[in-house]
Amino acid sequence: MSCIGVVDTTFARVDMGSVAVEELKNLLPHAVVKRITVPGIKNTVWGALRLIKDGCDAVIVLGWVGPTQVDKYSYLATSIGLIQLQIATGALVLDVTVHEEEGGGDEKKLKEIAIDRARKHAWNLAQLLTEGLEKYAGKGLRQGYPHAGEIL
Ligand SMILES: Cc1nc2c(=O)[nH]c(=O)nc-2n(C[C@H](O)[C@H](O)[C@H](O)CO)c1C
Repeated sequence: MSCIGVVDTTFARVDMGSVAVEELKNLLPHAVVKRITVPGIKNTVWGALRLIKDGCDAVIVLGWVGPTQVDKYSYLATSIGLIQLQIATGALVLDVTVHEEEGGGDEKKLKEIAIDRARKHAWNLAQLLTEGLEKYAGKGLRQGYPHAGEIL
């Protein structure tokens, strides 16, 4: 039975971890889903490594990136860490982020973006681990927003 990891943060302003866990359990009812919540984005590399060492083949990391320059640098450092983690372990790490300014100041819209992104990337992860995504190639799929669609 495969193990899928979910890492999220207390820094996030929307509980994306619960959305991803629920979606993964629905899509992959036979998989074990393990979750670790860490304080902030830079701690997610440790969380993902722990889940991989604990037997997970793939991990979805749900990060919330604040609006300031130091937040963006924190994300860049994290993202490089998550790429290195994939190279070092061979496990798939899906690096999913919501940037606080995406809502344009509208918190309701920001929450909708975060929930949609977490749910659709959980679907991406489930699909990657089962049938693959080949039949969706070039379809303009978007996470957090409506799909853009293929240009015909
Ligand atoms: C500046 C900063 N920005 C973010 C952010 O945008 N998103 C986030 O999730 N966490 C942030 N943090 C917290 C760090 O990632 C980390 O939790 C602390 O530095 C403790 O190691 C920090 C310190």
